[in-house]
Amino acid sequence: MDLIWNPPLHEAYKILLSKTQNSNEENGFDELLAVEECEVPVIDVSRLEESDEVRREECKCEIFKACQEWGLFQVVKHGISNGILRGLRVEQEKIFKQPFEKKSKENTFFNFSSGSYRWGSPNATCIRQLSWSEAFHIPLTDILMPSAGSNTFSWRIQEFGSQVSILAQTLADILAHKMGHKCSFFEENCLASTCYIRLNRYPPCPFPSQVHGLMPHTDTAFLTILHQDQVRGLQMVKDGKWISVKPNPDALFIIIGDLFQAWSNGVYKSVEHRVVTNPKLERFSMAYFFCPSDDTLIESCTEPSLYNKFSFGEYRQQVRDDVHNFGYKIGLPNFLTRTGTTFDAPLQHSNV
Ligand SMILES: C=C1C[C@]23C[C@@]1(O)CC[C@H]2[C@@]12CC[C@H](O)[C@@](C)(C(=O)O1)[C@H]2[C@@H]3C(=O)O
Ligand SMILES: O=C(O)CCC(=O)C(=O)O
Ligand SMILES: [Fe+2]
Repeated sequence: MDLIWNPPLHEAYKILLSKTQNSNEENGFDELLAVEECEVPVIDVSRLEESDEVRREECKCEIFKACQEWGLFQVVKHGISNGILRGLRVEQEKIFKQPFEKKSKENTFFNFSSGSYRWGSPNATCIRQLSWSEAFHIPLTDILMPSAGSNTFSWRIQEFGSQVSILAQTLADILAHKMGHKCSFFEENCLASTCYIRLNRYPPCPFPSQVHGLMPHTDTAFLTILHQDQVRGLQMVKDGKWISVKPNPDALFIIIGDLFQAWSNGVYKSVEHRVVTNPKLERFSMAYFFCPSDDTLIESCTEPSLYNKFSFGEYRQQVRDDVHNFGYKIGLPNFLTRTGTTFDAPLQHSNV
């Protein structure tokens, strides 16, 4: 029996799950859990504040290298206090543990815009496209508006948002400089009002080897700053193989997204990742997506370009259309130029 706060995932996935169990078609899915664990690069970003230029440069080089070779790494001594992270985590749990009926009712929950509360994969066509999770995907404008009210949750999320946005700007500027660009692009285009915070909850799942917590995807933004609790679940593709990312609640995980891969002309890797479920434990994570405004034009900073230019709005619309039509996001491969199509580097993996 589902608890009243859980979304009706069993009910929604009944048909797809029974098809699979009867046909035995997806038994090879055990590979979801039998994945080697690995510690992704750990970068101490407090060095960026030091007066010693050599130490600052050493840190920047590590960031540059991690974005090219991994696309996912962790930063420690990031300056965001445990109090802020723990405080938001407590509020996060409280809002998820409201009745499902209340969470899914439009426009009543903290005045979030419609569509902020999401659960499962409404457009899934096969078991691999299922996600055993629920999320609040919140435009920061919803939180910054006076109508957001002054409750502990809004207050905590504002605190988190304002601190991580400084880290996001700093990292983005370093990555731009490393590509030879001393520009104010990020400062001008990625504003507090254009970014998003996503709160994720993964309820325990009775079929952990069959169903994803969050299906394989790349993030859309320039970069994501992720905080996850101590429960394992995040996995990423490294050298063509899935590996499990060791959790570290003291760290923030940085994930390079599609916009940085396009902007850097394939130098920075928008890494494919997924979340697997746990049969007993629930898991929480929170992500800050560093995004520009919808009219911002994304073009490669070097030639010949692997990708056609696009506005962020166009890109997001394409993602929405693909998810609606196919059940999964295609992402950057939709925007490859002729040069990009013949480019022999590992580009995006398909979700299915
Ligand atoms: C069904 C999907 C929605 C999503 C793209 C995906 O194929 C799988 C993950 C989802 C996600 C998670 C991170 C970001 O919030 C997001 C915008 C993204 O790039 O991948 C969403 C996509 C979405 O909500 O449209
Ligand atoms: O929960 C996690 O660890 C990852 C979440 C994620 O990939 C996302 O929200 O885009
Ligand atoms: Fe993600």
